[in-house]
Parts: sequence; structure tokens; C-alpha cells
Amino acid sequence: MELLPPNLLTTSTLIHPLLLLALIPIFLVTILVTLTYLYTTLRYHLVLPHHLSTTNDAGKLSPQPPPHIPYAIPFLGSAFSFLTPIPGGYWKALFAFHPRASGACTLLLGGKTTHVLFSANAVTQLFKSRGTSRMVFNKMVMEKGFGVSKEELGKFYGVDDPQNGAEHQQDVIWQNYLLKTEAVVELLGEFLGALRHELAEELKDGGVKEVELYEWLRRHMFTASTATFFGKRILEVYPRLGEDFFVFDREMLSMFFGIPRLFIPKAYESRKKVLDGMEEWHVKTMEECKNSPADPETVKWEPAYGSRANRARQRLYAQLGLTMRGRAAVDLGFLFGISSNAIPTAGWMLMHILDPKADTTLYRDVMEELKSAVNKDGTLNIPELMSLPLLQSIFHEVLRLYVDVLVTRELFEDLNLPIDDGKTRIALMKGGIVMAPSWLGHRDESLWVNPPCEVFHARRFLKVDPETGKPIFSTGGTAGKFFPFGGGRSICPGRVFAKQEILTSLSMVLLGFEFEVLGYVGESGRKRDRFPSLRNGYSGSGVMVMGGDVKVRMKRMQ
Ligand code: HEM
Repeated sequence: MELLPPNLLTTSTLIHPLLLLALIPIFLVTILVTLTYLYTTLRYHLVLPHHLSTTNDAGKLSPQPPPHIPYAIPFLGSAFSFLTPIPGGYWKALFAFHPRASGACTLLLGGKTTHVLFSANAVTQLFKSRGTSRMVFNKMVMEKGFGVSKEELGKFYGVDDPQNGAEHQQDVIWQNYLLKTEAVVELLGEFLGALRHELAEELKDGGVKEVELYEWLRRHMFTASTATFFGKRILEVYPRLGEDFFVFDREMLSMFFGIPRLFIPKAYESRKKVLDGMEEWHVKTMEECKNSPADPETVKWEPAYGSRANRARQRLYAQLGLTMRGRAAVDLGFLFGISSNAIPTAGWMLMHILDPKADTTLYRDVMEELKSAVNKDGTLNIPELMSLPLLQSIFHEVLRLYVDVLVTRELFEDLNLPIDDGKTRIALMKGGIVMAPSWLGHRDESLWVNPPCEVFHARRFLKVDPETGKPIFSTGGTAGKFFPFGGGRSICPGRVFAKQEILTSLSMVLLGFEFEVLGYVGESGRKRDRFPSLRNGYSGSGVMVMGGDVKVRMKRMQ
């Protein structure tokens, strides 16, 4: 007996196989995802007990690769969840189920197997190891982040000779012109001159003005540090560099993590704009100096190409045959190194020192310290300034709380690293990628207590000297858990200059001007009640930036 009229019967028998056909891929994907999840979960639970073993025999266990965190999507692995824009969001989700006592884990991130270390012992040993390199990471950031083309990258890394390749020559440049004591003194002298010139223009008629504090400081520090390293010419040829750079700076990581242009066209546009401007600077300035920037060995600083470090780099680019576009892209990387961390660090310090809702004795104590580092002729006593305990404590607390770096290394030999209790060890194979995320050590609840790790505490790094009873600055007991500048052979070559640049900028601003805090503003410029929080951004952004600012009324110090 027919239950349906014949016309409906025909339609339903037609729809049925089509629907089935459409469901097949969904069904297959579901099976694949489920099987992948089941397999990776089983694998994880089979190896985890080994890494958590605390028996006396644990030391005799052979080292094993870290437990591989389960995932459901083949190839992509944990990439989607890792790319959360909430600061610290991925780590919070990870440690909701994965025990920290394991000291390490492995993630699949977009086809790349990456070992993540969070044991202080393991991180310390990684930094000591000679068998690691940052080159793979550097290549990736140059190409994806700063827009160096594959061809130019080939020229830069083409010579695969550790003694003569560009990577080695670059290290020599850092050593000679950025790190040596006389280089730091020279660069700081230039920087202070440039910043003094900038600040002398501010309120010279003795008036009062209202500004957003970080935005104001950022503009002045950027101009002074860019002129110091790159010379003044770049800011004449490309006066909007500062504004355009910070738009790019905000977007850099989304390009580095490979998000396609289709989804973030503005990010790629912002990079193109900066590269166009920097290329124009190179074209004009090279023509003016007839392709021969002043010799870095003989000339200290000059307006066209600035510091010895930059001129030595320009010579290297010419020797490698980089095009003007290629030079602009590699220089964008250097500009990023100079500007993206030091300026927000100084910004956070200034904002916390002036914060009227926090420790009200802080501003008074900082000013007292700063005045003790001023010479009779009004100049700053730099060695004295660098050793002020409270100022150093604030500097380190800002680095602890706001630095979010993924210190990444490629292994060119097998490595066995100890986990915290020293009994168990992890085995990492040659060719693997290892990452030490600063967030995990810098916000380790067991180390940073009273007040808890997420709270800014200006005096966290102060101890009382048992002999004198006076406060002294100390980072004791933080090895492997506090590494804002990275570590080992590839540690930040700008770290000595950075500290001096930040502390002197802060001193000049605080000793030169009086500030009255009017309130906090959000990113849109609207008033808000709370101190600016972290702006959303991907993990690994360096010094994280504030999502908002502090509105102040300022006048020259009487
Ligand atoms: C608070 C300020 C700064 C912080 C927190 C910081 C942090 C870092 C970190 C974490 C690295 C990677 C190190 C590693 O992989 O072990 C790095 C690399 C680098 N930094 Fe800094 N940095 C700062 C300021 C500066 C300044 C002011 C300069 C230049 C004057 C600079 C120049 C560089 C360069 C050129 C590299 C790359 C080195 C290479 O690839 O060999 N940094 N920085």
C-alpha cells in the first residue's frame, strides 16, 4: 500500500541520496576529528605518568619526549586555541588540565611540532646549551612579520657558513656597536641629546597643557631613538614614520602567525605603507651619500644614516646585494627591536609611578631617589641612576608583568633537559623547535606571592640589607623564571642600552615636568574608572601594550 502520493515519493527518493552525498564529507570529517582526538588523548595519558613520577627511582628512568597535548584537527593541532587574543588565555586553558609538574609539553601548531618549557631548570639549561639557534625563528619573523621577500631572504641567509653568513656578521655588529660599554655610552649620549632637544620644545612658554601620557611619551621617545640609530634624515623624508610604525606594530603578529591577507587586509596595508616610506628614505639617502654611508669605524654619528651600528648594517646589506626594498624590510625589523619594547616599558613605569589610586608614597620616594642621581651641574649621574634600588625594582616589575615573549630555539643537536626536581629529564631531538614562554615564569603563582603574581608591586624586587638595614635591589631566586630579554647566546643585544634609555627617559620626564592626573581613558578615548589594562593581542608580543592611557595636565617643573 502506498502511504505517500506518487509526486512526493519521487521527490523524497531524489532528495535522499543528494542529502546523503552532502553528509558524507561531514561524516568523514567527524570521524577524522574524533579519531585524531582519541588517538592524541590516549598517547598523552600513556606518557604523562612517566613525567610525573616522583619515586626515588625516577632518576633512573630514561629521558622521554614531553607529553604531547591532545588535539582534534590534524595538521593545525592546537593552533586555533593558541591564537587567542586574550593575554595569557591559552596558558590558562592549558593548565586547567595539564599538570605544571610535568615541566614541559609538546604542541602541534600549524604543522610545526613545538616543545614548550615551563620548568625553571629546563629553561636555564636550554639557555646554557651551545647546540641551539634562533635562526629559524629569525627567518620566519623577517619573512612573515617584516615582509622580507623570499629572494632577499635567500641573499641574507644564503651563505650557510656560521663564520661568514650574515647572521654571524650581524652578531659582530651587535657586539661592537651595540653591546660594548663604549658603544652604549656613545649611543646614550646621542639619545639623551635628541630627547633633551625634543623635551626643550615642550611648554617652553611656561604654560600648561593636557595630554594622554603614554601617547605623549611614545612620540618623543620614538623620535629620539629613531634619530639616534637611523639618523635624522629618515624623519625628514618620512615624517609620518612614528604614526605609521605603531599601526604596523599592532598588526605585526597577525601576519607573523600567517593569517591570510584576505582576513586582515589592513595589517598588510599598514606594513606596505611603512615599507614604501622606508624604501623612499633609502633611495634618496643612498643617492645623496653616493651609495657610501660614512665609515662606522671613523665617524661616530651622522644625520644621513645615524649610528655606527646602522651604518655597519647598511654596508652589510650592500655587500649581500639587497635591493632598496629588501633593506627597508630588514631595517623595519631593527626599528621594531629598538621601539616596540623599550617605549612601552617606559610608558608603564611612568603610568604606575604617577597612578594616584595606587601606593601614594611611590611618586615621593621615586623623586627622592632621582634627585640623588643628579650632578651639581644638573646632568644625570648615569651609573648612580642605574643602581637606584626602587627605580630598578619598578623597571623589573614592569618587565615581569608586561613582557610576553616566546623565546624560541631550533636544536641542532639532541638535548636532555632536567625537570625541576632534577630527577626526571626530557629528551628533545635534533631539529626540534623549543619555546620558553616568559608568561609562565613571570606569572608563576608559586614564586611571585604577596601580592599575587598578577598584581603590580613596585617594591617586589626590594630586600632589606641585613647589614645596613637599607633597601637593596635583588632578582635572586628567579633563574629560569624571569627572562624578559631572553637568554643564552641569542639574548637581546640591546638590553644594556635599553635599561639606560628607559631609566634616563623616565628621569628627564619626571625631573622636567609636573603632572596632575586627570583620569584614565579607554582605547576609544572615553573616560574609564580603572587603570589601563592590557590591550588584546597574540601571545609573544614582547612588551604588551596598554589598552588606553592616563590623561594628565602637565607643566614645567618649577
Ligand atoms: C625593554 C626593552 C627590551 C626587551 C624586553 C627586549 C627583549 C628582547 C628579546 C626577548 C629578544 C629575543 C632574545 C632571545 O631570543 O633570547 C630580543 C632580541 C633583540 N633585541 Fe631586544 N628587547 C628590548 C629592547 C631592545 C632595544 C632598545 C634594542 C636596540 C637598541 C633591542 C635590540 C634587539 C635585537 C637587534 C634583537 C634580535 C637579536 C638577534 O636576532 O640576534 N632590544 N629583545
